Amino acid sequence: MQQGQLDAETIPLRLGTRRSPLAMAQSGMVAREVSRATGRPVELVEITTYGDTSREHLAQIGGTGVFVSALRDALLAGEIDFAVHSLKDLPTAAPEGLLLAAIPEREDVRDALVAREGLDLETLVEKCAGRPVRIGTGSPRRMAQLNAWARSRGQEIETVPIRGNVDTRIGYTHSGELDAVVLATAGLNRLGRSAEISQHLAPELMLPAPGQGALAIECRADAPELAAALGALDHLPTRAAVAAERALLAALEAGCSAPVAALARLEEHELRLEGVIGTTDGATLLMMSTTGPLPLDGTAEQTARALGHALAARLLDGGAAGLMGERV
Ligand SMILES: NCc1[nH]cc(CCC(=O)O)c1CC(=O)O
Repeated sequence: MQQGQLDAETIPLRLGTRRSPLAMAQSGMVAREVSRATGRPVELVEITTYGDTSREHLAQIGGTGVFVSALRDALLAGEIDFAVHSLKDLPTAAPEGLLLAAIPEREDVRDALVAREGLDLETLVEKCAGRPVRIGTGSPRRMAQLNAWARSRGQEIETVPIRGNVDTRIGYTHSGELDAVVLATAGLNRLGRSAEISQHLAPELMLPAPGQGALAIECRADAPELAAALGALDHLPTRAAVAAERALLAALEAGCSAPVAALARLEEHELRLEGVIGTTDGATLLMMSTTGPLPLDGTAEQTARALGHALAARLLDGGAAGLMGERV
C-alpha cells in the first residue's frame, strides 16, 4: 500500500463539539456512525461557545445561533472537519461556505415533562389546588402552549425561566423550587435519562419546535468527498420533514426564541405539516395544518419546503405577524 493512501485512511476526522453532556452524547453517537461509514477514526475536539459560558437568558443574548457560531467558525478556520448540531438550534439562513452533509433519522420529537414525584400535568394541577403549578421553561413556545392548556381548563400555570444543562434543570424539581420542567424527549433519551420522564406531552398539547429531535451534520462546502461520505448517515424522510418545518419558520421570519411550533409527519406518501404560533400567555394560539403529496426522491426537500411556505402564508393571513410582535 502506498504511504499516501495509508495516511488518508488513518488520519482521524476531527469532529467539533460543545462540551455540554448532551452535545458530547450526540457527537459521540455520530462519531461512531461516521467511523463505521467511512472506515476512518473520528476524534472529538471540544469547542466552547458563548451560549455555554453566558449566564444571560437566551432571549437576552438575542436568540438564534449562539450555540452554533463557534462551531462554524472552527469549521471555516479548518480547525475541525465536521460538526454536529441540534437541528432546532440552527438558524434557518444557510451559511456561506458550509454544507448540511447529513440529517440522520430523527429521535422522538415530543417534549417531555419531568415532574416531582413522577406526576403528570393533570395530577400536578390537582395537587397544587389553590396555587399555580410552577413549571420551569424559558421557551416562549412551551410557555404559550402550557398557558393555553391551563387556560382551557380554568387553571393557572406559572412558567419560570431556567437555564443550564439537563442535570441542573431536573435538579430544580428535586429541590422543590419547581413542580416540573419541560425538556425535549430526544435529549433525555440521548443522555440515557428517559426513566426520569413523567409524561410525554402529545403534539396536540405541545407541538414541538421546528427540527426538534433531529441532528444536523455540517462540513465545509469545499470538502465534497467528506460531504459525500457523511451523506451515508442522511435520512430522506427526516430531511424532508425538517425542511417543511424550517421553511415555515423562515417564512414567518421567526427565530428559535419565537413562540412558533411546527411538526411534519410522513403518512403513506403524504407529508402532514402542523404549525402553531401564539402569545406566551396562552391567550391566543393560532393552529393550522396542511397535507401534500411527498415523493421520496430528489424533489422531496423542495416539495416539503413549498408546503412549509404555503402554511406560513396561511398563518400570516390569520394574523401570525401580530402574535410574533408580542413580547413578555
Ligand atoms: N435549545 C436547547 C436544545 N437543543 C436541542 C435540545 C434537545 C435535543 C433535540 O431537540 O434534538 C435542547 C434541549 C431541550 O430543548 O430540552
